[in-house]
Amino acid sequence: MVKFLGQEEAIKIDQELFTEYCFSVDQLMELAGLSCAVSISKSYPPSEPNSSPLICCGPGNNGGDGLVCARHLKLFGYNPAVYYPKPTEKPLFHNLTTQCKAMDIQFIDQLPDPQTIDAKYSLIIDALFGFSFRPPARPQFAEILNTLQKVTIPVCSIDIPSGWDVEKGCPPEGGLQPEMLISLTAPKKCALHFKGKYHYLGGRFVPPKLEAKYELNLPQYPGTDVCLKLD
Ligand SMILES: NC(=O)C1=CN([C@@H]2O[C@H](COP(=O)(O)OP(=O)(O)OC[C@H]3O[C@@H](n4cnc5c(N)ncnc54)[C@H](O)[C@@H]3O)[C@@H](O)[C@H]2O)[C@H](O)CC1
Ligand SMILES: [K+]
Repeated sequence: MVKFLGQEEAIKIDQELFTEYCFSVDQLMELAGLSCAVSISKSYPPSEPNSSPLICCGPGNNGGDGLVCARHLKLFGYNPAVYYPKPTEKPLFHNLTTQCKAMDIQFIDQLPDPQTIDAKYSLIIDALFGFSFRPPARPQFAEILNTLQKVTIPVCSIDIPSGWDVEKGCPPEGGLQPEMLISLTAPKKCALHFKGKYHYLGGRFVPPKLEAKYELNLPQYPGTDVCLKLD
């Protein structure tokens, strides 16, 4: 069975990709975001009427995956919008934002109320927090998570359902219950508590020696696919 990673181990593997293997964040984020867009297109095809996902992006690299995903979804024929309440100053994030805006992806300044979200959008893509998150969410994001918990359209979480403890899962007081989860590199322990319909693995960039060192036991991706549906 594929290994479910603890928080420290996920961070360590990430660091090793950058230090030992000399990947840049841009490279891995592009592959991660592309695999998310492809996974989403398999579960929620763009031909479905009103294919307007709202991508909610957080302040770290999980948010960056969301911006990359938004750009690819636009190329796949969706009409995505982005909510990015705490944009990061770094050039990478500035560039990703510019690319999205240059492709006429709408950025919204305010998160609408749950009823309006349900009426305007077909899917929430949760790119708020990934494996570096430590609960509880600080007030600005606690409010955003609270709104997203009340929507009835499906939620697709990138890497971690935001607000969840990376290892223990949904907080006891309640949290997002995504219909879809896309685990990147390898699933984290919280994914054992995922009860939604679609669990995908993406981020097909792990060098075999690194996979062996951490005994990730990754399933075989079919052919040249960038993502894989887990059982
Ligand atoms: N190796 C890979 O698999 C890759 C994964 N990628 C994606 O990167 C995220 C992890 O990114 P990181 O920047 O380390 O952290 P997060 O996005 O999870 O969030 C950090 C961000 O959040 C703030 N924060 C933390 N806790 C809280 C809190 N309780 N309340 C509010 N804010 C909080 C913190 O201050 C930071 O600003 C991984 O999951 C993947 O999605 C890469 O794209 C490629 C390589
Ligand atoms: K997330």
